[in-house]
Amino acid sequence: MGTISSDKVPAINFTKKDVSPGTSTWRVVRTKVGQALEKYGCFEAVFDDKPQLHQNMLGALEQYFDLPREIKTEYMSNKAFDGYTGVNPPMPLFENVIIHTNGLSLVQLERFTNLMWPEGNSSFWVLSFSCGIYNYIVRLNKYNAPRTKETIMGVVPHKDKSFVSILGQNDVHGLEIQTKDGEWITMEPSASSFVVMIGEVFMAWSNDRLHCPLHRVMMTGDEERYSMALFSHSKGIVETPEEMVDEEHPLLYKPFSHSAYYIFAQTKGAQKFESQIKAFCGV
Ligand SMILES: O=C(O)CCC(=O)C(=O)O
Ligand SMILES: [Fe+2]
Repeated sequence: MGTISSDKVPAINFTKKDVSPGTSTWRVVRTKVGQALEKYGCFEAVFDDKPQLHQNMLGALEQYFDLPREIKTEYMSNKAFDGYTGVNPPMPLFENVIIHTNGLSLVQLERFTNLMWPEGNSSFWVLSFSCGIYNYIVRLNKYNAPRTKETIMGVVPHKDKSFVSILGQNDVHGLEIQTKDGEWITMEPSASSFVVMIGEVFMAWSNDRLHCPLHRVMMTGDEERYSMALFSHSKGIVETPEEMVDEEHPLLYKPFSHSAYYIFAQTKGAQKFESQIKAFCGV
């Protein structure tokens, strides 16, 4: 299963009010973010002033997963990575729903909320708005407690197909990221933090200057884990800027469409490649 490292992913504080662009605090934070993304491909964004946001988010997650199965299955899809997936054999603890919001409308999210709660659910709706859902795919995850002494794989190792992923979770840890040396670091974010992680598309945009970490969820103990992921997806063509290319860093990726890559990555043929993004648009 790989060695566990005692290394820690940086925790960067965004609580200060003056993190607006151009200020000295912003420059310090920007440097820390850049270094963390180059080395680990992720960091813990600390917001000491956002406990209520977290509380609302977790409340909405629990409300959703507590719905009867027959209600949750109303939002199923025949496409991969879309809708409610129920529990599947390779990941017996894991249950999740994926909601795609397309471009300028919140129609899908509204459809989802109305289907799950025909009488309305303002806390779910407000939560989604406060996350700025416009160009995002939202995934709500529940991991049942293994209730055994062993550690059980909650989610298999994978790299996100997003530009950036933002993850919020309850206080049951389990997310692990792989370092460039192949060791696993357990993320232990505080109750009001979010984990910000690079997806393969941002890595390609940066000409591999930013690391895209392989990550997984490992579950132990008697408590359920809830998490919510917000994946940003670029609507247009992704093209590495000239500034990222020089003699030491020759161009690695051709311009590509993020949505076409997302579709490619779900095909059976794509699964056989070690790096799907390189197979899709590598130079
Ligand atoms: O539950 C987590 O923290 C990880 C979820 C995840 O990796 C994903 O939804 O892509
Ligand atoms: Fe992920």
